[in-house]
Order: sequence, then structure tokens, then C-alpha cells
Amino acid sequence: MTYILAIDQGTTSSRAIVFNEKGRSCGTGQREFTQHYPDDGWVEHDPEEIWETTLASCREAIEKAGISAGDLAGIGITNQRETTLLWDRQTGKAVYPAIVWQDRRTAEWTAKLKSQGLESTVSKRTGLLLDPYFSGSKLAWILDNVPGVRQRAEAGELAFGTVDTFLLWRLTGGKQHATDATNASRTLLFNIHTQQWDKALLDIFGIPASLLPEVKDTGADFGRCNPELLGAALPIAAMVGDQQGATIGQACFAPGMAKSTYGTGCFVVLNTGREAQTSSHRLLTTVAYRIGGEVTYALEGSIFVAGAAVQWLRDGLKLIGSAAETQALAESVPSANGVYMVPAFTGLGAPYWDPDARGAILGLTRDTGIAHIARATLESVCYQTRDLVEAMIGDGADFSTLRVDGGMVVNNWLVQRLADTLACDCERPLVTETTALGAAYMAGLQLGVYDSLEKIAELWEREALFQPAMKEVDRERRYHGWRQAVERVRSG
Ligand SMILES: Nc1ncnc2c1ncn2[C@@H]1O[C@H](COP(=O)(O)OP(=O)(O)O)[C@@H](O)[C@H]1O
Ligand SMILES: O=P(O)(O)OC[C@H](O)CO
Repeated sequence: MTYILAIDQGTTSSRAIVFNEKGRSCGTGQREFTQHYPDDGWVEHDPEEIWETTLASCREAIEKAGISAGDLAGIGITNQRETTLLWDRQTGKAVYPAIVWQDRRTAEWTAKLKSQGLESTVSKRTGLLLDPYFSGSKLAWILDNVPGVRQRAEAGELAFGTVDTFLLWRLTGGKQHATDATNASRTLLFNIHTQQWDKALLDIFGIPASLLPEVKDTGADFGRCNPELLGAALPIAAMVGDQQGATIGQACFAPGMAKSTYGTGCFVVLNTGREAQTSSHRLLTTVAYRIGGEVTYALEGSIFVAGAAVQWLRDGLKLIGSAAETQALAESVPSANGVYMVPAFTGLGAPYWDPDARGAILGLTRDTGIAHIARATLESVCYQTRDLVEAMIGDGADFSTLRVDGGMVVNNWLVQRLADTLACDCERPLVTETTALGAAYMAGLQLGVYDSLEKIAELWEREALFQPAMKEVDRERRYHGWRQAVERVRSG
């Protein structure tokens, strides 16, 4: 049996999974880590905690799989995207905490760039929008706000990376400073057509080119990990942004296939093949994967808060003891009783792109109880997905089936509600850890464990099918209520 270790460094936890060549999990390690909210709309992670939890998860996964590191063919890395780190090339120590993708501190600055008419220049090159979500303005913020950092950057002393690059640097003892095309495509600094860092973009954001990692294919030779860390000098054979990882893990290899992942946020990714299709509905154009120099593109809809709203019910409001309780609560009432929750805690992502919107619970009456709020929270995830799917349909996509995954889809009520809200079939695969699986598949392709994407696609297996059962008139009435609720929280 051949084994691959997939590292999945997510927003709320670091995970590692040992997969066998059939794409089945043999052992998992997981560590949650601290979320820091130092100011309104700011979200940071401690880089050392990212690293330590990742390493501990890898060791745990190998142990649980009952193998030794030497039995692994190699490693694939997948990661929360856009999160921005800057570190010292000598010591490997970060000069500032990781600024997380959800962080909105650069909202004013990106709005200023927009008012200068720069959005179309940026969008044409990157497929993205001028929003604080992406790495470019976060990196510029560190350079401009941490004393001495810009001079050190200009002197070539520092290295920039998203989480994949930072982990690679640490795993290889500073020997590799690289990223892959999927992660690069989320920085606002990378031209998705030429597949190069773009001088015009570096000038707009004021980024010295010396900071940037080399951009490689998704499956590539990323060097070997320091043998002292895991017990063997394993080849690192793939790096992929987590949503692209899930697209691969869900075997969405044909144009028109789509997946939706429900973790902290929710991300719908639609494969558009070799064409970098532009959206007329404020969706993102992004790199799905790059194999042998050939780019497959995707349209993406990104929602910042999905599971995070459930976490807020648990940790912020203490209305529930565990995320899983939301299912029984939602089932315990016949409807949300007119309650809508708009979880715009860090603004609204696609298709609204309103960094200044803030969340609300609307339609409260004296009868409203915890069950209604829990149900409205799960429904908000479904409505937000419908916003994205409507945008994709507007761009010409055909949505008869959506493959779903991520931590939230163990909740059967949620997935049924999703099928009802979207009026489309939702398929849940046997392996819902599709993000990690995608990284393992890419590493396996690079290492010769698989010889084609077709072979990988044959391993995909459906565990459950959820079909729409709601009356159209109810579906439309409820969705109309959601659109009105969203209008109430918009900033403009
Ligand atoms: N049974 C459940 N019902 C609803 N939400 C859930 C359930 N189980 C987990 N979640 C939510 O799913 C999220 C965890 O998903 P995960 O894929 O691990 O996230 P991430 O990769 O972003 O860290 C959490 O935000 C949690 O609140
Ligand atoms: O950590 P996740 O799974 O919520 O994913 C985060 C995304 O990559 C952000 O773009």
C-alpha cells in the first residue's frame, strides 16, 4: 500500500491526514489554535502556533495510521488562502502576526485604490477585485505599519508568503521559498494569464519583488522536508489552496462541475476549463490547478462566514454547547418564524463585496427562541450559497448538481435545506475531507502514484444524495425575505 501525508492548515485548526492510494483516510491529527481579534474587523493568527499545531498534527496522523514516516511516499500541503506572512530569511521568524483572510483592516485603503479607478487594471490581470480579502493590501499594511520592515524588505532580508509558503520554508529549513499557482492567484500580485508576478501590480501595492516566492505547478518538486521533523526526508510534491484542493478532492475536473465547501466560510468553485472566464456578477476568476504548466481556471464565489456563525452561537452567545446541536434545534421548530440572520461579521463577500456591512438578526418577536436563531443561522448559509449560485447561473453556468463537503455537511438538515434553497441536487461524498484529499491526489499525481486525473476521478464515491423537496412558492418567498434582510445591513 502507498501512503501520502496531506497537511491541511485551515482557518480554525491545523489537520494532517494519512491517505492510502485509494483515497481513504488511515489516520488523522488535528489541533485547534487561537483566533486573535485585536480590533474591529481585524483577525490574526500566531505564526508559531500555525507551525507547532501543523507539526503536532502530522506526527499524530502518522502515529494513528500505524506507520512510520519512511512508509510515506510524500507530502501534499493545502492551506487557508490569502492569509499573509512576512518573515526574516535568517531566523525564519515572522515580523508580525499572520493577517488572516477575514481581516478587513485595509478596507479604507482598497476603497481609495478603487476610487482612483484602479479596479479594472487589477481585475483584468488577477481575476480578483479590490477587496481587503486578498493578500496584496495586507502585505502592504505590514510594510507600511511595522517599524523598520520596509527598509529590511528593500535590503532583501525578508520573505513573503501565504501559509503554504511559510510551512514549506519551515519544513525545508529555509531551503525552499516557493508557492503554487493556485495560492499565487489569490494575492492580487499575480497575473493569472501570464502566470507571472506582475510588475504593474507590485507598483500599485508598493511591494518589492525580492519578497516574492517562486511560483510552481500545483504538483511539483517542492524539495524535501528536514528529516528531523517527521523522521524521514520526505518529498513535498504538491501545494494547493484549500478551496482548489477541495475542487480536486471532489474530482470536479470537467468544465461545468462545481463544489461547495462549508468550513469557517463557504466557497463555491466552478471548473471553467482552459478558459479564464470573466464574471459579470462579481465572482472571482481563479486558478483551479496547474499541472505540467497547463492552467485550469475556475469561477469562485466566496462567503466569509458559514460555520463561523455556528461557532459564534456556541462561543460568543453560548446559546449552544456544540455545533452539532444546531441540527436538532433546527428540526425542533416548523420554521425560523420570520427570523433572518445575516452573518456579515467581517463584511459581505461575493457577490456583494461590501467590507463595511455588519451582521444582524432581523424579524425578532417575543416568541423568538434559540431554536429559531439556530435555524436562521443554518438557513443563512443556504441563502448565501444561493446568492453565489444565482450569480454563476447569470454567468452561464448550469446547476443541476452541486458536490458539497467541509465540516458543516455532517449536518443533514443543513444539506437538505441547501438542496431545497438551491433547487438542485446536493451530493455528499464518502470522504468529506476533500481539501486534504485534493492535496494528497496532487502529490500522488506528481509522485506517479496516479497516472491521470481520470484515474483519480474514478475514486470519487457518493455517500448521500439530497434532492429538492420544497415548493417553489415557499422557496422564492423565503429567499425574497433574505434579499431584503441583506439590503438592511448593506453599508452603501
Ligand atoms: N454538525 C454541525 N452543524 C453545523 N455546523 C457544524 C457542525 N459541525 C461543525 N460545524 C461547523 O463547521 C466548521 C468546521 O469546519 P472545518 O471544515 O473544520 O473548518 P475550517 O477548515 O475552516 O477550519 C465550524 O465552523 C463549525 O462551527
Ligand atoms: O479555512 P477555510 O476552510 O475556511 O478556508 C479559507 C479560505 O481558503 C479563504 O479563502
